[in-house]
Amino acid sequence: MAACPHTLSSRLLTGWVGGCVWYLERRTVHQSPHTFMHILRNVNKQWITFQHFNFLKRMYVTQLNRSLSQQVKPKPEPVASPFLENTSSGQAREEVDEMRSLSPPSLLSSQRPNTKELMELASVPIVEGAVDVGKEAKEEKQWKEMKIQVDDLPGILARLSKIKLTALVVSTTSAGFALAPAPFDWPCFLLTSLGTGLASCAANSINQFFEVPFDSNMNRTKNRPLVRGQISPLLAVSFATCCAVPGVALLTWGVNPLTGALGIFNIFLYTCCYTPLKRISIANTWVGAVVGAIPPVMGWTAATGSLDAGALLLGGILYSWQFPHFNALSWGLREDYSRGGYCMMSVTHPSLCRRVALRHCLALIALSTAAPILDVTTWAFPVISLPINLYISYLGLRFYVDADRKSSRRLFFCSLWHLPLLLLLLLTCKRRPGGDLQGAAPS
Ligand code: HEM
Ligand SMILES: CC(C)=CCC/C(C)=C/CC/C(C)=C/COP(=O)(O)OP(=O)(O)O
Repeated sequence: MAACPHTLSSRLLTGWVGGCVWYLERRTVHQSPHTFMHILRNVNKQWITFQHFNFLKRMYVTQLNRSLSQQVKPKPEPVASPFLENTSSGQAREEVDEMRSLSPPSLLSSQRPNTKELMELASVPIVEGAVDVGKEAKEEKQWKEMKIQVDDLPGILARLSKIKLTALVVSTTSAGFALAPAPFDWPCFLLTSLGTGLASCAANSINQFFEVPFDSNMNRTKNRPLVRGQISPLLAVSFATCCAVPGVALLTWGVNPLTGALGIFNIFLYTCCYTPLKRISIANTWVGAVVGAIPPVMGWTAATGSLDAGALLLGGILYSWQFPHFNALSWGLREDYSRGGYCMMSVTHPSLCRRVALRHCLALIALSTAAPILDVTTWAFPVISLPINLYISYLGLRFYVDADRKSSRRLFFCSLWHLPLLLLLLLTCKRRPGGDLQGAAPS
């Protein structure tokens, strides 16, 4: 029966190794018989077969990798991305290549054993298990899976869910619930907040699952759990499913079907519309602003069961707030976003980016003034909210005029406290159900 190519090649390789040993023996025979006898005695004791040589090579690589990973203490920031791992394995590959060049010196053509001798050597039976390989060494040969430390899992899942963003999203939902003209129902409030938070965690996890190849190219996102391989895609998607299903179920059956429908629609809008659109058109920011505007509307519908003018006003405030928030942020990330291959206004339409941010800062003043007109708040609200709305508009103007890193960062960080404060003022000036004023100036 013809030998399979694998057997043939391993026999030839064995023959080649045997040939080298043969060459060494011949050379030492002529040079120093005593040394030769010593080597011969040793060589006989540990006849190095092809397997042993190969096993030693693998052991060496494993040891090398282990020593490499032991030497490199992962820093919290920045941590090697898979590409760096490839480089280190590339280094390992270099070492192996070098190690391969340490194999017995190449034979001079004149002394190379002739084919007959190689075939004779090839016929030497390969002794399986010539070396006693301990259990531990056997395990060394297996590739090691990246094991998640259970204590790290909460932090990893928090980063996967963009927990700070989710926290502010849930606070806008709570504000919508509290602002709605309906009696405050605590169980319903808690179910709405929990359901929205779970839906947001699911949406952000799926968003990161889709964006791994692009996030790995951006400094801001290259240390995310999926990019760093801290968590498997399967676990990330399973986590997203375990958040989405109970989240939407809580909103639909624990609160009302309208709120549940808004929740699942928002997950779809964020993961299947906004996320792919980021790489296609600058319109992604307008779609993303709708995604961010829906959570407070969900809070309102959870409390009232209906979608009315007040809900749309609140959604409008969140919609406008996101333009200074994101356009300012993205200004400082233009190189990063272009490296990631995203279509962002700050990269392709810089003047539009600044203009839209300023326009929506001013829109916040208009929307705040509309609140008492739509009976959402008292007339105290547009007055007491004017200072913070004027301040964010001033920063928006600075960003429009200066168009530099400093003005963009000031506007972004202002947006992070402006929204919670504006929501607080909305609550303090809420108009009570039945029309009587709460927090109104004394008549
Ligand atoms: C068009 C919509 C939005 C876009 C494009 C956007 C984009 C971003 C980006 C890129 C960051 C930086 C995250 C990072 O450092 O990796 C960020 C931070 C943040 N965003 Fe937004 N965002 C939007 C809407 C919202 C909404 C609706 C909220 C909450 C209501 C929000 C809350 C936050 C918070 C709290 C941070 C700071 C916390 C953090 O650094 O993760 N954002 N946003
Ligand atoms: C109920 C429910 C589903 C709520 C979802 C609310 C939510 C996740 C809003 C985020 C809005 C948004 C566009 C964020 C930026 O994402 P990005 O992908 O541009 O951010 P990145 O670049 O940091 O990944």
